[in-house]
Amino acid sequence: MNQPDVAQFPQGHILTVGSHQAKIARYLTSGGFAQVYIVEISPSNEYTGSNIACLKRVVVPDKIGLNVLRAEVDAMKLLQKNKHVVSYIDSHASKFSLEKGSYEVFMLMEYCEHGGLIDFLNSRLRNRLIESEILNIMSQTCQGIAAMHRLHPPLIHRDIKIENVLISKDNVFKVCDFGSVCGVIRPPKNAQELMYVQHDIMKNTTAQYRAPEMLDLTRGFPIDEKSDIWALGVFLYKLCYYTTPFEKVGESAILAGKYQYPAYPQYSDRMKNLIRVLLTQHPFQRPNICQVLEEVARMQGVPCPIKNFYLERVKESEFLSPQTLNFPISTAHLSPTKNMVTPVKQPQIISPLKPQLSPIKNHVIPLQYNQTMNLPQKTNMVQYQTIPSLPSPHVSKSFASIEPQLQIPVLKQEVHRESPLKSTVQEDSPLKSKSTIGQNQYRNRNPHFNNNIGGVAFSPTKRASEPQKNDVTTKYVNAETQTDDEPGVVNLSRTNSVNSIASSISSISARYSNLNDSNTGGSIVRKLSEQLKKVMTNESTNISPVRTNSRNDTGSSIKSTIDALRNSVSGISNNVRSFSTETYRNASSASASSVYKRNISSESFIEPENNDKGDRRMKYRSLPPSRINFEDDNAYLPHDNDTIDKRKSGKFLSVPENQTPFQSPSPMKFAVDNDMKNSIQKRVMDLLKAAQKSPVKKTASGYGKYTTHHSETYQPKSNFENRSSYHPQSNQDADSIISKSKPKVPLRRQASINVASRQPSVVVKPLTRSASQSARTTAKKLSPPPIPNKPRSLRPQPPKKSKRLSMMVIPKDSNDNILGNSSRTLSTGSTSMQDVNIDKLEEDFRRRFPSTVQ
Ligand SMILES: Nc1ncnc2c1ncn2[C@@H]1O[C@H](COP(=O)(O)OP(=O)(O)OP(=O)(O)O)[C@@H](O)[C@H]1O
Repeated sequence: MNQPDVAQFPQGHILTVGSHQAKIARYLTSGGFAQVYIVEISPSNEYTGSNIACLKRVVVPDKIGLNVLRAEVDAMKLLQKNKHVVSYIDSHASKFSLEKGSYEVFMLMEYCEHGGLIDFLNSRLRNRLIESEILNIMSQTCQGIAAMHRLHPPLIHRDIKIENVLISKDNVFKVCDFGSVCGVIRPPKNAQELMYVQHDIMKNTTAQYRAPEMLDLTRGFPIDEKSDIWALGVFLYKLCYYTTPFEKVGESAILAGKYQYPAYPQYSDRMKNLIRVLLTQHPFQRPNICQVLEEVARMQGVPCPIKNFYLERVKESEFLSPQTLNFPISTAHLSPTKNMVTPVKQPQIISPLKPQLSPIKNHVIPLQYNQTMNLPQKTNMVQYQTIPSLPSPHVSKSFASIEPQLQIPVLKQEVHRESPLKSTVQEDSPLKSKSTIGQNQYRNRNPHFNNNIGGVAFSPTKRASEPQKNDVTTKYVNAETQTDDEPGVVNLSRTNSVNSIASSISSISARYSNLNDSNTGGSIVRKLSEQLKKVMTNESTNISPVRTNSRNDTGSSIKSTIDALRNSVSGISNNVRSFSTETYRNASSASASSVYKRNISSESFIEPENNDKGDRRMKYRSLPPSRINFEDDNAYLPHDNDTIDKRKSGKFLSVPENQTPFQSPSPMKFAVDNDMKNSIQKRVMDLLKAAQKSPVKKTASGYGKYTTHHSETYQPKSNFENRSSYHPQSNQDADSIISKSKPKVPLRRQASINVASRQPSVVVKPLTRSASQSARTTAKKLSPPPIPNKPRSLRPQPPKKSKRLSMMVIPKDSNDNILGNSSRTLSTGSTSMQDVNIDKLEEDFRRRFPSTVQ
């Protein structure tokens, strides 16, 4: 045993484990960390009714180790009632008398009389499993995993392998060993997080079963349910071929998705295809556990043993909260089952605490935005929730008495590991017991959450030996229940981080505020999160690599927040990472619905059937945060019920006539409005406003004359009231002033005429080449007949070369006035509003309107 050398209990020894008396019947075996005994218990196991149980005895050197085991116990408790999980009976921990500072932990669980799956496989070396046997094992194992994934938040097993499935007396296959369980781990955001997560993965997972996103953390994918799905692919492969697909080449083969099917034994294409789909490189393209079970059931020709809980959640969410379904959706895969989310309640904003100063409670796992890691962003990013670390109300009763506070987990693997099963494997056996598979089992837990759902359906259309990299192009959708998830395209950038954090905080609280610890994974994950948070924030050494917002840090927080908002408004970003519509949408609302939207939409941005993901991402990446291309078919879906119905029926909806697709969040408006106060822009706007108040009578003769038509409707109470020098060219003057401030792309004439002619009001947005193009087109469509050019003498002077404010005016169908429209944003692609040469503009303005400028 990889522990302090502890003598075995003699037969007949009686001990108390929680509320049970356990009498040692016999010593069974030793795992990497535990002595395992068969015991008689009293009272009997309330689930199985049996008085025979398995006792696991582990000695841990310190409280850290104790906490690790506590998490394992808590995970087992949560899964206690599932038939395909080894059921937990009781536990107990006490100080270990033989070694100071160490603890002795006892775990009572259901005894699996028929031993391990690996033993079963080894008993069938010559007579390999047939397909129906494999499907049966696969189905039962998946049911055990489904019990974890269905928790809310889900638990990730992280160490699914042949060795961790046991067989009960009545031949039920059961998942065991919850020592590696964690919540969803979001992609690391800086080097320190990366190192930590990497280390944690090495400790808690088995090399041959590691998913690509575990090996290459810079891919930007979370470690979540889909990582378990990958492991199930390896598991299934091994059930078939008694070896793992990447056994020979190792990591590089995993990362390249390269493997082959042995010629013997022969399995159906459908079986191979199932393996192939599970081993899809892109985690979002992998099926979820419900889909795997559905496919296995179909292959077995039996009804699916579980309900598709992902699907149920979607239905529930749609029923409860149709208004929140404002998410982008791909036209190609419209189906009510497509995007699945967990229903959430209205979020409560959790105040993040400063790690060094605050005890660990009510705060989030570090979400660092001011210290961006220089990691290559190879893939699109998803926005992940951070981790709520709340006090756990469900500490194991026996454990609770010892040490309620979780600590940094100990690395159990520091000791050599010996497989008790090694001897059971025949020499020529291709099977290896756990110690020979290269696993690196430490004990640690990572608490992150995510709600990745959906996946793929199955079709034996592609040989699994083909490289898997392009699997994104082959996606199989089951008409009945298959979901079809896609990676989100939310990239976090520095400038967006404030919003991201806000929405993350909201999403955490939203997601977990309604959790009942007794029936969710919340308790265990919270504990795990505390551990991870402690490690990641380096609390023990008071060198926090992570900056979290804190009440104690309001000054700088507010400043940086405002800076970030400003930057967002102006489109400035030092970070090349993209910012998608989705992030923006979320950032704008910071509400439960935003969380909901994000959860759904993050699944729907990328179309699995085609390869244009990169292009689409690039498109989003090229957009500054304050401007989103709503012409994109997928970028907008209205809220109303009608919309939902249409979505269900497969129709894509464009932006409805009276709805602004998306507007800048109010904080941005606030920042801009403040900046605008007393600025020359404000005055220019006033000019325009006044001009607009004077309805222009457009006659055929009036067009293009720029002569006297304003005078007919001149309003003395306008800003121009006392202006003796006022003349009907005011609009032009205003144009010219504006155009001086945006010399590179002057305000489109058509647009300005629309303003003057009271076309539907407009919003002002930063202009880029493509945007200007589209604005031009739109303006052309909406504008009255073309206007002849102004006489040269009346045209504004060509602007001097300098980078100044550039604007475009696009029609907006609400009744907002261009001047009164509070949602208007003025920004540039390269500089903020403060950069406009106000003095120069003012001087120019004075020169033109001496009577109006004091
Ligand atoms: N409930 C059980 N019923 C029957 N046998 C069991 C049971 N639990 C464990 N065993 C046996 O004991 C062995 C070691 O158990 P387990 O894997 O839980 O210990 P461990 O030290 O945590 O191992 P690991 O190295 O996988 O972490 C298992 O491989 C299995 O053969």
